[in-house]
Formats: sequence, structure tokens, C-alpha cells
Amino acid sequence: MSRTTELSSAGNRVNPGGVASSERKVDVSTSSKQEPVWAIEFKKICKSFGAFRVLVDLDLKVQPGEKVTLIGPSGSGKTTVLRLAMTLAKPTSGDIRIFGESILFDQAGTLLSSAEEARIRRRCGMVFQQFNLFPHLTVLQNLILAPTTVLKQSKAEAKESALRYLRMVGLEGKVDAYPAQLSGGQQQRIAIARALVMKPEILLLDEITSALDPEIAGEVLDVVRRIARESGVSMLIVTHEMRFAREVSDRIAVFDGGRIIEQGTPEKIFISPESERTRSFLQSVLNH
Ligand SMILES: Nc1ncnc2c1ncn2[C@@H]1O[C@H](COP(=O)(O)OP(=O)(O)OP(=O)(O)O)[C@@H](O)[C@H]1O
Repeated sequence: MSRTTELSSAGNRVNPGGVASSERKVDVSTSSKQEPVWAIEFKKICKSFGAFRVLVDLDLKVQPGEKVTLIGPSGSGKTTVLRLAMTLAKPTSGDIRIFGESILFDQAGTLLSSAEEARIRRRCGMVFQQFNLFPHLTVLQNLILAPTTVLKQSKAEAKESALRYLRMVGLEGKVDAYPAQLSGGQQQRIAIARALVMKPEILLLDEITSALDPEIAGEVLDVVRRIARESGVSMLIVTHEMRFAREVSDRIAVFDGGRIIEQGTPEKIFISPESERTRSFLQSVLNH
């Protein structure tokens, strides 16, 4: 996928190749001799904290443009997957590839240089439960900081892009506001715009509505639904919002004890799950 993949103010993807986002997904089901390039590929990933094994021989693949949601009980390792993809943590063993490039390790198992690690990290954008906006900067200043310093965009270019993404999250009227003057939902929508101005190819969303009241969470989820529908960006999402997971995902992976116990389309997982553990997890959260 091109690094120039963008979303226009109307939410349509600006794609120099002119290919619709759904067409850009790589058909990985074909038996072509050429290895498909995955947006993210976890190969036999183990992650331990001391003697505690959080992820056990995890294999997980995300197609370019695919929206994959991780669900499962608390502590099953979902957030750890996102942190590993973002290089915020290092796997104990195994290989993680972003668009075919290993992060942290090369083929021989040697650590990549920090410059290469930073380059790969820039392909991913992450939105967290906490919004983490700079409180002393206005919305616009928050949005242009990384594009001007990291991507070396001119101020004018960064501002134009910031305004485009602010329109997308419905907050173009808040350019000069400070974070404290915004609601939690608005701050989270700014945090989403801040991730998008970096033009990530993969968007990692970790429990983005957990710190919000349910009535405010909806406005944030609406924005994500729209981005998911209209953009070619690959998404790896962790959420406890089952309705959202069902609506936004191409595929759902169910975690338990650091392993994927089952994965499939939302219909398969929610209507006819194969695993008894998936059934009881869904029953517990849906009846909650
Ligand atoms: N830095 C750390 N040091 C020690 N243990 C950790 C660390 N980070 C995570 N863990 C442990 O790893 C396990 C998995 O954590 P993780 O946050 O990935 O789970 P999760 O499925 O996302 O949970 P939740 O749904 O509650 O957010 C938990 O038991 C957690 O306490």
C-alpha cells in the first residue's frame, strides 16, 4: 500500500492509483507462488514478563486494508499485541513483520538499528484509551507538531492536512481550542486525527472508548466506523464494545490465555462460534 494513502475531507480516500479501497486488499487466499505481503504478520510470537507467559506462539496476520478486532477476557494479551506491533514492547521470541519488513529483528535475529525501528514504527499510528494530547498546545498545534518535526512537512502543508482530518472527525471549528476546553469524546476524536495526519498504513486502536461515558463513546465509534468504511488503512482494534466490533470488523480474533482460540467473520464469531470458551465469553459480556 502506498505511503500516500490519505483521506479527503469528504472522507474519500485520495489514492494516486485510483483503486477503490476494497480492491486494494490483497487476495491472500489464492495459491499464488508469490508470498502475499501482509500489513501485519506475527509469526510464532511469545511474550513473557518474568515467568509469566502473556503470548504463546501467536500467529496473526492482517491483510492490507483489513480491519481486524481482538476480543477476549481481560488479561488475555490483546493490548500486548498492539504494543508489540507499535514496537513499544519487544517480543521474547518470534518475528513481527510490517508490510513484509521485520521489526526489531532481521532475518538473522539481529536487532535493527533504532533509525530503522523508528521508520517502521512510523508506518503504524496508535490511539490509546487516554488521549495524551499536549495540554499547553491548541488543537491545531497538537496536530501539526509531529508532521512538521518527524515528517518534515512545511507548516502550511501540515496545517492543510490537519484541517482536512479535523473536518473528518467533525471538529473543524475547534482548531484554536485547548484540550481542557473539549469533552473527552472530542479529545479522543482529536487524538484520532492526530494519528491520521501521520498517514499511517496501519491504525492500532486500544480500548479508545474505555475512558468515556457510554453516551459520549458513540460519537468516537461513529468516527472510527467512518474511517474504517472509507479508508484503505489497515486496522487492528482492541475493544470491549461488542456491537462496535461486529460492525467495524472484517475479521474478529478471540483471545484467551495469550492464544487465539478462534477467528472468523463477525457473523461466524457472534452467530455460530465454534469454541465453547468463545460462547461463554460472549455470553458474559453480552449479558453484562
Ligand atoms: N509491563 C508488564 N509487566 C508485567 N505484566 C504485564 C505487563 N504488561 C502486561 N502485563 C500482563 O500481561 C497480561 C496481558 O495484558 P494485556 O494488557 O495484554 O491484556 P488484555 O487482554 O489487553 O487485557 P484488558 O482487556 O484488561 O486490557 C496481564 O496479565 C497483564 O497484567
